[in-house]
Amino acid sequence: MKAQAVFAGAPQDLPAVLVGADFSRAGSIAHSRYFLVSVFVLLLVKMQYNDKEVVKMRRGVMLRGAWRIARTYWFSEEKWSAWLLLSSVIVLNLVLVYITVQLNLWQGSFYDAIQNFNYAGFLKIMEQYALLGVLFIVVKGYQIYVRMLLHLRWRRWLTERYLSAWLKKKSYYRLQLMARNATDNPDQRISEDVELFVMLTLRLSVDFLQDVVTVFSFVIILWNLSGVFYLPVGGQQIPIYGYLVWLALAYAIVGTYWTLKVGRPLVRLEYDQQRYEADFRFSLVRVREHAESIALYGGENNEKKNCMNRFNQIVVNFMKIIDVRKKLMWLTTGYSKISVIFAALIASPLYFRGQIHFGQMFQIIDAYNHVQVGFSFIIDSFTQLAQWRAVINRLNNFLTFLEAVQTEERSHPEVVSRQHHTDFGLEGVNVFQPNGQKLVQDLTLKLPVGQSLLITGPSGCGKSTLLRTLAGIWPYASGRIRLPRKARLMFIPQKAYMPINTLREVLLYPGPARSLNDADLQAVLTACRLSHLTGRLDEWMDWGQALSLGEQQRMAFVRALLQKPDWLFLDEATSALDEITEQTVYRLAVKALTKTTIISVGHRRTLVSYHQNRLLLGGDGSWELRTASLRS
Ligand SMILES: Nc1ncnc2c1ncn2[C@@H]1O[C@H](COP(=O)(O)OP(=O)(O)OP(=O)(O)O)[C@@H](O)[C@H]1O
Repeated sequence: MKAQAVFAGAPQDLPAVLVGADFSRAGSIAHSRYFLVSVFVLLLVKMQYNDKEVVKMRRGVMLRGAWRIARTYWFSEEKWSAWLLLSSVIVLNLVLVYITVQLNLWQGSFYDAIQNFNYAGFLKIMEQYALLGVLFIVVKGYQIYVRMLLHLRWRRWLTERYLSAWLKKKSYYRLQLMARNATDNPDQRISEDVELFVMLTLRLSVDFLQDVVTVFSFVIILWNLSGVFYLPVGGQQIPIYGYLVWLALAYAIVGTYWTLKVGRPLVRLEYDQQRYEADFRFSLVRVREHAESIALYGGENNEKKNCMNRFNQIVVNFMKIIDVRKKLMWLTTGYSKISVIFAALIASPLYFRGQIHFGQMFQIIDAYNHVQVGFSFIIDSFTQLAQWRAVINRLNNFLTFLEAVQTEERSHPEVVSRQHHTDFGLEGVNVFQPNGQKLVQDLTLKLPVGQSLLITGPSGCGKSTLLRTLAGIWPYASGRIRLPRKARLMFIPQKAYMPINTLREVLLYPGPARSLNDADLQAVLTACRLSHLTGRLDEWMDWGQALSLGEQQRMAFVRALLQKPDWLFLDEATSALDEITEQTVYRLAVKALTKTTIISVGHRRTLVSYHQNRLLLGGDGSWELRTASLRS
């Protein structure tokens, strides 16, 4: 009973299993262990290299990219908790593998007790099972908990990092201008891609490690149970060590080869599916965003056609996925069903020769099953590698572009600078379109505090773009703009942003400059002809949808009157108002904001009377500064 002897000396705990405590049977078996490791590693590497779909990005580049995204967290202020959680997950994973191995050993004793009618032994091993079962459940619960905690904390940290980088220095706006094609859907990157990166990184490192350790542990159990198989060849008995392992590996390699061959198209198809789903979602969001215009144009049919075109891409691609999955299902189901028979078949010579017990026979089938399952997890990792690579690519591109726009700003420090002057001055300012076409050439002017300015000119001549340049968000400009250092600036566009919030918060956006009571807010609302809103301060809604454009423009004036900036820039901020209301709000602004210098952009002649200076832009770069007649 050679195999029994082997089993009697078989390792009782995981480390022993892993170091192969019972390999002393054959002098050269220590080498076989290394050989086994090498075969396994070679197999993995080869599978990885063979899959051209998976490995398009060079491995070094991919790993460096992953490290660039990951390292910030692992060396951040949260590093201690992160490493502690990671070590806990790894330890708990190893404990789970250890319990699974013990359960395999338990199976042997269980079937032996049944076969030998050993009731006392049977009851004893039932106790062992209860103990192992409880231990497994408790450890599994904690393992899932700690792993998910690590996942969540890492994701939260990364999301905050990407969100801060995106919102820093107006990058969200400039990114749109400068890298529109390269970084589409930043929302997808910050929500989906960050989540995918964390999930896949943990899957491909921590879980992968667990799968590999599981496969190794059970390969070693199989080796221990194999004993020596003597193959009769030409009247001679050739000894084969660990023959169960070789057969299990051969079976796994054949299965792996076919799974990869049949499943390979899934890599590209799943990747495309994700993209098509995002496109479809985006087209629906656009309908929601532009609901009013589409309704007024009656563009429902066009929108339906557009949305359905995108959805059809999903359908066509999904049909291909179904087809591949069907074939894969046949293959994997057949493969796993046959594996039980196969395991029993290859173990049977040992059993019928009396080399192993009944219980050991089941142990072999169980170990064999674990090797197959472990292998299939490892195979899964290869398809996930492609997804991981795509996510790393997208997140790194996003980071690179964010860094580029932020550095770009630093490379033109002379465009907008805050100085100790009280005046506002422009020296040799040039403003361009993104295609390089000049809108304003060599603009030089000085505006003392309190001297209002109106910028006018034909449509498309660059008035709003000049204002964007003054606000420091337009990157296509050169020259020198001096702004008073401590002055508070406020820019109001034609359609002011109305966050979805209570009316009070909307009025105080982007933050309360001073503490204001309801009476103050109501007084300013009434002065701006919005008395019908005074009782709705705590109402929460999408005010951008609920209010007319004219009402929104008056709301923007309320904001300015409440916040009392030193410099107020108005870009066609009264374009939707009738002349009487325009007069009311401008007069109010001039009267209430005595320390505020107003710079407006507009077409209306009526605006001239509220400004002391007028800048006329020609659209071809030319400009002219005039003094306007002021009306009180
Ligand atoms: N983000 C952008 N990308 C490409 N071109 C732009 C962009 N923003 C502005 N432009 C172009 O720059 C030019 C000036 O635009 P701008 O909005 O400053 O004109 P404007 O004088 O304010 O026009 P209007 O009086 O019609 O509001 C236009 O030809 C416009 O197409």
